[in-house]
Amino acid sequence: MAILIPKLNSFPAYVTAGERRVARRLESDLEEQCLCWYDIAVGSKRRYPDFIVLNPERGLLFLEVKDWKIDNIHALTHKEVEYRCESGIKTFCNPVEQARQGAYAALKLLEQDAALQQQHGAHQGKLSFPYGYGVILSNITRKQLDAVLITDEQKAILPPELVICKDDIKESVSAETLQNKLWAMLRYRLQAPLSAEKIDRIRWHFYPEIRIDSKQLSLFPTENDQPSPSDLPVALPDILKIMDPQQEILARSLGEGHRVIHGVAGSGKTLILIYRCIHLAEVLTQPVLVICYNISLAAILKSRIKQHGLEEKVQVYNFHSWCSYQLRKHTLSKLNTSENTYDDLFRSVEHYINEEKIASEQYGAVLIDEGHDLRAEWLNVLTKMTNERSGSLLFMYDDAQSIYNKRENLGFSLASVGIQAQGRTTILKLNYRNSQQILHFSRNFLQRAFDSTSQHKTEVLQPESAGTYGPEPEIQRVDKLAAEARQVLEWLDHQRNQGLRWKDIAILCPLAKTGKYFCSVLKSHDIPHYFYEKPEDKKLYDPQDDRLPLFIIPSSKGLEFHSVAVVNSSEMDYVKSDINEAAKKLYVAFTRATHQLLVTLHQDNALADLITAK
Ligand SMILES: Nc1ncnc2c1ncn2[C@@H]1O[C@H](COP(=O)(O)OP(=O)(O)OP(=O)(O)O)[C@@H](O)[C@H]1O
Repeated sequence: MAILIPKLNSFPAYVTAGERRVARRLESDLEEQCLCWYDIAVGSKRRYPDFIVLNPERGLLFLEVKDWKIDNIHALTHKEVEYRCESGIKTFCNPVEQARQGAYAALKLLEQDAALQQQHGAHQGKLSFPYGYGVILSNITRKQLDAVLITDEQKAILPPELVICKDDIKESVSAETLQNKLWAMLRYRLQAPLSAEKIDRIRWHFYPEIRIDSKQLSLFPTENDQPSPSDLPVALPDILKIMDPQQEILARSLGEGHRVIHGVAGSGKTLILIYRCIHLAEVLTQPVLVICYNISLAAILKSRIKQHGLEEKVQVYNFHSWCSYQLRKHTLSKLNTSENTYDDLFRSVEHYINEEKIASEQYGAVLIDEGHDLRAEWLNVLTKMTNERSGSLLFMYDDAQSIYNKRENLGFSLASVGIQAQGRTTILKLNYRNSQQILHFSRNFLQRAFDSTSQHKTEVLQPESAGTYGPEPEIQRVDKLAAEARQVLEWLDHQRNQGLRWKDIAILCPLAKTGKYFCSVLKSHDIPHYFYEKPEDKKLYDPQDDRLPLFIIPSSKGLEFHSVAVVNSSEMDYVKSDINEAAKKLYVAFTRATHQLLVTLHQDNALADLITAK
């Protein structure tokens, strides 16, 4: 079975019956490793071949599908087809010519990449794999076609070797026969299968929107992320980062209605969310709401949305700022319903929605990042905010990172908060953010903590590593906080000697008082830094600000840095001695580091033993 992108059940309504039939056959009858894209724009010129099939064993095939009936073909030439439609006779491009032009435009993108060229021989500099193009006439039999294309000259208008007819895609035709017909359209036989790197390069060239670290999508852009005048930057890097096929299928197949993504830390949930925003902003007339709990994550998402020029159509808020915005927008005052001002805010919004003073269905789509941080009653309000008939809702979560709410897993059913998730949940298990060593350490630590508390047999989704190799996390158990600070200063020195900028490093601490202590240490060593302690500060967090950032652990959710020091990590005060809760917070902190992790601790307790256990 081939991988069809997007999934058949999310094909738009306008797709013809013939195209659907072809899609079903390609999906079920092509070899397992084949990737098969339907109607997706290629390159910046945005041409839309009906199907592009990439078979690593064979090569690249471009297909046009026509649902035409033989009796309606009025005239046929090498260039054009005159076809009788309901509105009269219309002129179309000859589909073989259309397929040829689509193929060559796409291949031009690939031909400029040295890594996809033949390195020696008579065809040096040409593409190193075969390609071809063809047409599927899903409503015309071979016999019908032969009856109108009689002479050799006529046959050359729709060459039989480039045309597959209705009878070739009948259910009774075997998969092997269909495959043979398709692969015969390729120019020659591939000697060795295409490598995974080459496949990724082809995808990277064709579909700029699924690139990572490119202007289009990178969550955390690098300095090299400058806009490129064409699809092809001047010098291509050796390793091109791109969504994996599962992420791509998911991103392209989300469609309308409610969707849920249950993904481990670093599995690309936020990446998919941004992709989705770009698409929704293009197609929706109502605004899109992106919401999360964490203020600093909201600040980053906001700046990414701005980079894509979508701020007019996409609103980004942390939950309580959104509540304030709703009161402001509807010129309503906060009700004094409790002691807690944050709770007041929510209760007020909830009250006014029930009173219909705040409108529901304000958004064409609501996208919830880090959904595990939101309470059921908040979600109940958010699900009412999307257009009930045509609106879409995307809920992303990872139960292992649920740290604001004392609960195992989500603690409520999605249906109970109005999210229709049945049959619409996708699981992402591959972690891309962390080195294998950091992920292994973090995952084992969390599991040890869960195993140590007999009443909590928490089952969480276990991440698998797609990350690179890196150094083992460094654990420093010392006798006092001042000794931790010395370790951190030494480690910072080492990071800087590797050429890292301050903004690539972060210090994460359990409590504000630890953060303040580290600020004084950094100050006395003239290290530029900023402690994102208060909500106003977090709202202003800018990953491009080249000062060493300090965060209290929960505020670091959704962020990532090359190197992270988690300090005073066995501090138990802030978790009221609940090992499970402490472990989840530390898991979030550890998984913020992409390459290097330092963990320091001085307090002796059960948590310290769990951190240092082998
Ligand atoms: N297919 C991929 N190839 C390479 N890098 C990837 C891929 N998918 C995601 N990444 C990178 O992994 C990192 C984590 O992605 P992202 O922040 O979207 O994950 P997440 O699921 O939202 O994580 P968390 O829940 O921990 O915040 C980012 O740097 C992203 O660019």
